[in-house]
Amino acid sequence: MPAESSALPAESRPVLRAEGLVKTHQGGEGAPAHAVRGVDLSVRKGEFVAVTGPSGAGKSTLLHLLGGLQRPDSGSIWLDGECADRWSEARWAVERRKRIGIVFQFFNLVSDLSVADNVELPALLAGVAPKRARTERAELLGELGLAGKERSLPGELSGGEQQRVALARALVNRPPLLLADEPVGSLDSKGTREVMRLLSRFHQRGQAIVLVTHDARLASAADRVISFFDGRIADDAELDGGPPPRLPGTSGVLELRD
Ligand SMILES: Nc1ncnc2c1ncn2[C@@H]1O[C@H](COP(=O)(O)OP(=O)(O)OP(=O)(O)O)[C@@H](O)[C@H]1O
Repeated sequence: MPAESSALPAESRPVLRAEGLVKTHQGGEGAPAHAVRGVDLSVRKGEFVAVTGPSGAGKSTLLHLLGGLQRPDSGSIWLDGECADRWSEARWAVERRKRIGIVFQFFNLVSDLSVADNVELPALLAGVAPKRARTERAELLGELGLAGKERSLPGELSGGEQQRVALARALVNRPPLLLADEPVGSLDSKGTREVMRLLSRFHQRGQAIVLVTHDARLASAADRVISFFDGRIADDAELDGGPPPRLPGTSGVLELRD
């Protein structure tokens, strides 16, 4: 069993720690893809980390490993000091509901469930009483500007609205960590700004976020930017809270900070 970090006091324990993560995809006919080639990473409570890099660099694979959606070939993951190496799929599913919210590029909402049911589902699966799940859902949808859309089906909403529902679903159990894989990749610029503002707002309230994006401009909303290249961390830089970078070819900036 790898060394425990739970010996640290709870307040200084990272919300997520990974050590020596390696993952090779055995593609059908092609050569194996060495997607993640040895990654050490620690995310502090409340920290907003962006992971950027070119297509195929291994960003999504890394996020899937961190959320237990794929298993590493080697390496270890700790959530709040607890080693996940020996967790079964079922245990990962239970722990994800409590500890990790996940949003993807294409929302992954259940198309024949209403907005309200989509958001309440993870709370009910986590054993939250129906009344409390309804209250949490109502609060989050109100906060995300979706009050009045409870009875709608996902297909009746805009892309930005669907992504906000996906965010509400990811956050309904108030997990300490949100993993977001290109959450604005399919949105127009208005939807992108909406979702990024919400991420910034949740971050300001203490939510740790790991945001995968190939867009360096979006990464400027984070505290820290990891550049991922060829399955490895090529650079890991704290941002100092300065202004976000200018959009190339314009005089303006993309204003993601509230
Ligand atoms: N399920 C899979 N089976 C086989 N190969 C895979 C699988 N998933 C990813 N790969 C390969 O692993 C490598 C890393 O892919 P990954 O999706 O993690 O990169 P990425 O940085 O997220 O790319 P993008 O920005 O295009 O989404 C690529 O070579 C990809 O083709």
